[in-house]
Amino acid sequence: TNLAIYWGQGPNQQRLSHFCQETSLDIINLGFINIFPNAVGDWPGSNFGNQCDGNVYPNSELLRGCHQIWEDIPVCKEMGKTIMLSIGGETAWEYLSSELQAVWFADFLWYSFGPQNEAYTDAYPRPFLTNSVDGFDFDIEHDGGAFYAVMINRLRSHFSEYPDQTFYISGAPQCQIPDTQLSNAISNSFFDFIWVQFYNTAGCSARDFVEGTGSFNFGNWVDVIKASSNPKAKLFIGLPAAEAAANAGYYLTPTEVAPLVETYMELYPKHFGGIMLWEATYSENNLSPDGLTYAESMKEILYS
Ligand SMILES: CNC(=O)NC(=N)Nc1ccccc1
Repeated sequence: TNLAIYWGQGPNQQRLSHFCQETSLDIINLGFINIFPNAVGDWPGSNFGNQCDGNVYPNSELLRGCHQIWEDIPVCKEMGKTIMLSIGGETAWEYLSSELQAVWFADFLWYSFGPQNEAYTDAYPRPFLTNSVDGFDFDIEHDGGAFYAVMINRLRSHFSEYPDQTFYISGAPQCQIPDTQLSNAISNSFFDFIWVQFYNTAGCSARDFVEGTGSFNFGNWVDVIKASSNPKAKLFIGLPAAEAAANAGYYLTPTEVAPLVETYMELYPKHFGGIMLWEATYSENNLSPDGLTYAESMKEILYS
């Protein structure tokens, strides 16, 4: 099973390669492409917190000086990490208002952040230079809906142009079913990983499991996946990596997480994909009594 973690929005965060040294991390979601194109031909915007040098491409909010990221992606790949580019995020200015816009956005992301293709280098920027991400994550927290399936299917058609390489699509729905933002996409396009945010939403959270309310709904999410375009998608338990990483009351200590993970890993061995954490810097600063980061504590639980 895998441990996925978000990086890019942490307070005073360290650069990506710092986290790629941590052997407990398998998948790293770079957050975020947080501004969506207003129309076909318009460029999206990005934000990676304290990283990059503040410069953007002309007439856009797309960062162009992310030297730490373009220097560090090769280090992370060398360490065997899967690097996903995350679209959306909590503060994103996001909406897709047409199929054409969804196709344009997918093409822009592919030619700008996917495998370098000489035929497109003058039409599209390369914010991470020649580095290619391993896939795209959808952290759509509002204004979701029909066109995400179009966008993801377009990305998948680009993936198929590189049959000898593997690219992934993932999503981070809230735990309430159906998730307003992503349920349409999950039904109508192929996801490899779904990491449900089992926090910040009462009535279905990991906290509900600990309290014994019976409303923690991992099992129902397995049913959603079985009815989706990819019935074999891997389902991850999304958790806050520290008290301050989520709204009050949703953080679980490693001692509280262990029985939850053991229960659902055994109940759903085919669908249980692992744990997702929000987010890397909070995990880093949240050490257990024996000095493990929260992510390391989670990895120990996954392999216990
Ligand atoms: C996968 N995306 C998130 O986990 N976003 C997230 N945690 N946003 C947030 C919401 C409320 C308080 C802090 C962070």
